[in-house]
Amino acid sequence: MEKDADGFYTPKLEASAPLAQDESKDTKEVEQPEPVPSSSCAYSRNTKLLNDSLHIQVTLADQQADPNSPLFSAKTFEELGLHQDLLKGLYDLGFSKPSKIQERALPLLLANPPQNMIGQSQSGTGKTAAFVLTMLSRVDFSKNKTQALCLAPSRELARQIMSVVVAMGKFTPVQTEYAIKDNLPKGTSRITAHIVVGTPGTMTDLLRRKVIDTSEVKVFVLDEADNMLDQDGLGDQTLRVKNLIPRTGVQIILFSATFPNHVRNFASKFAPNANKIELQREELSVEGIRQFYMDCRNEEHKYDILVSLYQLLTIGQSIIFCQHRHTADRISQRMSAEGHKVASLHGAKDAAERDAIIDNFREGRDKVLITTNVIARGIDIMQVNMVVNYDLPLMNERGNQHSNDARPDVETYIHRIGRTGRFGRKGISINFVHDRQTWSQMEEIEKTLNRKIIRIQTDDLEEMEEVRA
Ligand SMILES: Nc1ncnc2c1ncn2[C@@H]1O[C@H](COP(=O)(O)OP(=O)(O)OP(=O)(O)O)[C@@H](O)[C@H]1O
Repeated sequence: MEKDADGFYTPKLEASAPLAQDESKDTKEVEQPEPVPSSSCAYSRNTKLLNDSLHIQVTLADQQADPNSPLFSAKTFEELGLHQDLLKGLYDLGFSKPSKIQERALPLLLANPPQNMIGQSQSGTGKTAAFVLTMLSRVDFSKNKTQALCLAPSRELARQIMSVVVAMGKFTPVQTEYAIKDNLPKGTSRITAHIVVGTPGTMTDLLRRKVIDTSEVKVFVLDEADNMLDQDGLGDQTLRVKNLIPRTGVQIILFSATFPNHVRNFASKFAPNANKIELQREELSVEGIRQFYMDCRNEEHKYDILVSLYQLLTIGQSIIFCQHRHTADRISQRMSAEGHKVASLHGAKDAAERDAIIDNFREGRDKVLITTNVIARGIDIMQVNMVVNYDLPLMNERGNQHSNDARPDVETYIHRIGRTGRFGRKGISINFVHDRQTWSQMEEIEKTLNRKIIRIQTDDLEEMEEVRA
């Protein structure tokens, strides 16, 4: 079988595959409904997720589908027909009602015959539960065969997704396995777990060596799908995984807070005839995250300002993003030497060390994490109430900050600041700018997102404390 220009094997076959639907699309602008009063503390605290007047554009692959059907938008988890064991898992986690993306996506994800999905919703709005519930609902627990694969861009995110699978599946007999580096015992020759979660390199390796039998795989999820499909990123590896699983009968589910134009077409081809839930670009940044900047004099001044912010950084938890690993190491070493307790995490550390660092931070033992884009996406730690862009994110990871054509990476900016303000909570983000170029990069971010980034004085800690309050 020939691969086409994008590396796909069977576009024609896919058109007649069980998951294929009518080619014609029916696009509906859906005004979000009023919230249903809830007695649950966990949920009523977060009614803003239902309240705000975002327009989510839902595009149905099947024009015959009736958007007025009660299943088109489920107000309760019970309405979705979820198995009792999954409902128990949800309640055990304190989830009493679906969030907006869950109420829109789950009816489409759980419908039969299964249909592909490309789903977009802001950071921290509950996309994980949508695809985890789909995987858990589609697995036949009586078969000891792998039936769902889920890929994420980092081991940290894969581990977090797995913790959601295990928690939501607590009352089911689900068996799970990781496909992440240095995790499987040496010599493992067979994986039969129902759900395998991992990163694309290790997953490819396990599939190629036939450690995972794919014959019964019926769900394939990409979290942070735009990143997973980006040709400058993990696109090739992800495509290799797709080419190693059955070509028909697999429900392909792509989720992210961002889908930049240059990956949208590829995504539509990767998940043909998908139902789509999309946001406008101006709606991407979460209201609850207040965005600030500090005008630093130069690189060295950035460091001084960071140190002077330490008190503030440790009220709650903070993540400091740098463009390069060596910057993260350098500032964490300097701060540690000066008596501040900070941790640093990036992709050059070995697997066990990375796991220990993120676990310490997740459990609140460390309050300040200095890192790179490796954890810009997906990481969900409720106590993070401040994000600092020590360096603004730039288009090319290897991009030289001082080159004249370095463009800001707006998508990564959205994901980075989205590590705070999760599920209706409040958070703040602070960008450090220190010269004309970083200033204009920040301006471009402002313009793209149509959101004002407000200045705070670098020498006024009182003002900072007010901002934080
Ligand atoms: N229905 C719900 N009720 C209560 N809490 C929920 C519900 N859905 C999700 N949450 C909580 O909201 C938080 C954010 O969810 P999640 O990590 O899935 O967001 P996300 O949309 O995937 O974000 P990102 O784009 O940053 O990956 C999690 O802590 C999750 O437990």
